[in-house]
Amino acid sequence: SKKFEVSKGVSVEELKKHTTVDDGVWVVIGGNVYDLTEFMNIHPGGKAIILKYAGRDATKIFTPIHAPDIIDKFLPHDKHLGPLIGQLDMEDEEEISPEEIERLQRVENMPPITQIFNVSDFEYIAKKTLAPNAWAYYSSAADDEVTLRENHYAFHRVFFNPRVLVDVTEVDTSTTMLGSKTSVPFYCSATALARLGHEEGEKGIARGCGRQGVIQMFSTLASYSFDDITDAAEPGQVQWFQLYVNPDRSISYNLIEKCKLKNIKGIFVTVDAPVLGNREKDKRMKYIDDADIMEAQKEKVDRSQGAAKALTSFIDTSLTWKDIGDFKKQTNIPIVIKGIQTPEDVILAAKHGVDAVVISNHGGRQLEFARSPLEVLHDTMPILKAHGLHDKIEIYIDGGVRRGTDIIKALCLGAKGVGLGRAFLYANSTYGEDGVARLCQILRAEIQTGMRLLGVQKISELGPEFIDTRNLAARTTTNDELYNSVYVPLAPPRFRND
Ligand SMILES: Cc1cc2c(cc1C)[n+](S(=O)(=O)[O-])c1c(=O)[nH]c(=O)nc-1n2C[C@H](O)[C@H](O)[C@H](O)COP(=O)(O)O
Repeated sequence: SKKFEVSKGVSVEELKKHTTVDDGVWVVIGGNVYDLTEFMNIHPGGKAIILKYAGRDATKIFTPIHAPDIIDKFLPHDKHLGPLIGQLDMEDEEEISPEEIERLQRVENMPPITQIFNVSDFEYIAKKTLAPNAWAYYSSAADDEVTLRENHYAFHRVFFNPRVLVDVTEVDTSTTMLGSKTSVPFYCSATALARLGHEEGEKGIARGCGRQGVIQMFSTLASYSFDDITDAAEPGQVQWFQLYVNPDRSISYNLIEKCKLKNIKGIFVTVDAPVLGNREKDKRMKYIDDADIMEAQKEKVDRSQGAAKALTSFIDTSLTWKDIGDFKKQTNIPIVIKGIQTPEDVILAAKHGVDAVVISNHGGRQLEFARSPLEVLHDTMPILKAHGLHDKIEIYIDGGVRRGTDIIKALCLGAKGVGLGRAFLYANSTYGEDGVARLCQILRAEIQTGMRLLGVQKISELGPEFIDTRNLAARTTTNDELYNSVYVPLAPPRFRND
């Protein structure tokens, strides 16, 4: 086969000739020149950002967002044009805007971590210090974000029936999840692009979770490679892998083989995102400069298809229950379906011999007006019992969890464990692995206090008798000022002279 010879390199003046679709779009990343003319049509981040850096060095914007091996994995080798010969002059460096200077000053003056008492504190600081594109990507959810808020408010419609005169000197928050012992009944759920918020990304989350004995699930779309993230874990630390099934099944089967090699203790197949949800805060951020740049390139900004179409280059929209059986044949690692949203599909999962499900709506980022996982869990358990399947399958939920008492409520309703997504991103983005460790400490302490005041010594004692769910489906809810104070409503379109 033709051996691809890396060229001697590309001169600066040759590079400068390739800044449009017609002449070819060449970009410098990490000192090497790449021809992205074709790739930019399927780039999940849209075309404009690539065009913006045509003929320039994109290393600074590229590095926080992409796993180091992503170019080798996804860009055909004939588009690797070799090293840049010579220096690009400084004028190419983006001047820093006044907003960016203000943001960096806030980063400088962040409160000490000892001032962080709850998840909303992390969220508040993240909102003030994250780069706008990172905040938009992490905080956004689908359409009007009703499901995002509902996920959280559902917990506020469930109250406790505490028992007293129980000896609660000792409380034990440990449990097992997918057969792995864990010191707490919660885990870090898979989220993409953690490096957008902190240079150490998913590696920092792995280290922070490791320090606290908390299980980390990491995403197919993580910003570091599979090996980087598993190597960042301590020996014996439990990690789970979240699989987006690729239209090219061999890619997914190879990832399952990697899970075996790296002693992964759970494979979570995400099924609620066959296409991308409509995340307008994120889109508005991505497309702010799209319009300007694409106009300059006289190209229509294809808002509707760009990211969704590109994302399906990673995700198979044709996935069905039959495929789940195929994955189960390939490995003994527990297979979990993440993104189940009705009791009927929980029953189907149990009948397909799946080890566990996560009742989840992707943190409200996918189908708007999907019900809160807490409500679906409440409806599911009696049906599962009626089918005699409740001890055949473990049920997890995630979405909107901000307190240890939220976790206790889910356990009372029969959940085996509870996942958090944004909380870990905000903790990692603000204080790195120390933030992640602090988050785990805070939630653990809140669970211990909750159990003591509920009159419970062990996780296994929690049951529906400890909670009042009469108001759960009412969907009128208490107002959570702390949550509201951090919540950022959808921004209207910006006038050019705003
Ligand atoms: C916040 C967030 C969530 C993502 C996430 C990225 C972000 C920024 N991403 S996403 O790029 O596809 O949207 C993933 C992902 O890679 N895979 C996945 O299974 N879930 C993904 N989720 C969903 C996550 O695993 C939980 O289901 C969700 O975050 C739980 O809600 P809370 O954020 O309220 O805890």
